[in-house]
Amino acid sequence: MEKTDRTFVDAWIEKLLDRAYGASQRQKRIKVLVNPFGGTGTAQKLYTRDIEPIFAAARCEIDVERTKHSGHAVELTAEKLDTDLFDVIACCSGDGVAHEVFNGLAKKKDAARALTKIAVVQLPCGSGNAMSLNLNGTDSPSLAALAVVKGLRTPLDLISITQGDRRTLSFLSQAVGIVAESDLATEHLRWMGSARFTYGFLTRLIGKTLYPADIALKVEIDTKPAIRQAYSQESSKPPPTHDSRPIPSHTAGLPELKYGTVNDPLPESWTLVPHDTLGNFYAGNMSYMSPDANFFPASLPLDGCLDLIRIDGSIPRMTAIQSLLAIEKGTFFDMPHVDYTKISAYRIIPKNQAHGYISIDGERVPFEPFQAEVHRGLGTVLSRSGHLYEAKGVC
Ligand SMILES: Nc1ncnc2c1ncn2[C@@H]1O[C@H](COP(=O)(O)OP(=O)(O)OP(=O)(O)O)[C@@H](O)[C@H]1O
Repeated sequence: MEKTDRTFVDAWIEKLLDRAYGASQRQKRIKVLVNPFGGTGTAQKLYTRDIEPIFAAARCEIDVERTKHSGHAVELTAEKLDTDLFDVIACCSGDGVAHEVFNGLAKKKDAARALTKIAVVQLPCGSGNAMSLNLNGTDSPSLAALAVVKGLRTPLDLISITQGDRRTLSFLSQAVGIVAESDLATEHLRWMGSARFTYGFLTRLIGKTLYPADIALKVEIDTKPAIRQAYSQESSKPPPTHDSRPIPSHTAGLPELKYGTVNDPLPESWTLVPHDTLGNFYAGNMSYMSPDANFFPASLPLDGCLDLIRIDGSIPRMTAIQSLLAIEKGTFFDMPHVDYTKISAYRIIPKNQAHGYISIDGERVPFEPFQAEVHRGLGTVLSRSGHLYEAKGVC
């Protein structure tokens, strides 16, 4: 080939790649964690058949490891992972392994640096794939792989949860009451597939189950019109062209807790309010919790807030059932009995119940009081838009 032809071809290829990738990093270095027991146990097959060829075609550098037991992804990322060698950790799993990876990175001495440098992504191979639905816009493994190849670095708020003497990070949701119970107490009905959650939810709605608790909130936006406005403002911005956060130093660990832990006296400006007839307490950091459930349509990756839904458990059964249907129809946010606020911290103390269910990112934790505090942009993910979730918002 003549030199001038070569120059022409190179320029054409560069232009094509530029159009394909835009601001996204090319040839990402990806540590892949496969949970062979995620979902129906097909993660390895899905990875080999649907994901790996796409990474290979995009000339990504790939290093694959299987998780061997529960908690293994925490160990792998906390102890062994060199954060200078990778750009992305991709979890071929459900949301559980992603939760472990955030918590593994959080255990590192340079946690703040690790959580900023490394983008955590999900390749949907589990039974709960909310992270991929929100950031890749799909629960198809191959489409998610393509979204990761072309994904933009996106800062993500993470939440410290203190319970007992433990501090963990949550990236997705916290539920006390009906949502937690409908998911965690129906494990024996796994044969029903995704209908088990609906079944669990309906039986408790019909039984008018109550989950009394005392709750203190640090409210940031407390009316639906103001929440709608905040969402509109962010969604009308042009997508960011790059991640402008500085990389924290090698000595920067997790941020201090502004409001202390659940064992400290309640911050002075907070008030514990009894919720004696509470039906649902659900705090979300992403929009979709499952393919048909856009529970938190106003949530944003980087607003320093959790979206909190509270619903009184003593409302008429018909209204409660209508709210379940409204989630799918996208009319849930505007229902008058759905209390929707944006908060940056809270404490919840369940009461008058010997046993119960609390879910953090879909995993069961002890039925004890806990406190939560949002850290703005502490974590990093990849997304298609760079600043929004893939959900119909509340504009
Ligand atoms: N090799 C393994 N053996 C047993 N458990 C594992 C293994 N690897 C990972 N795990 C655990 O499996 C749990 C669930 O994983 P994941 O979220 O990937 O799948 P899932 O199918 O969506 O989950 P769930 O079973 O909660 O619905 C994680 O908490 C993780 O600790």
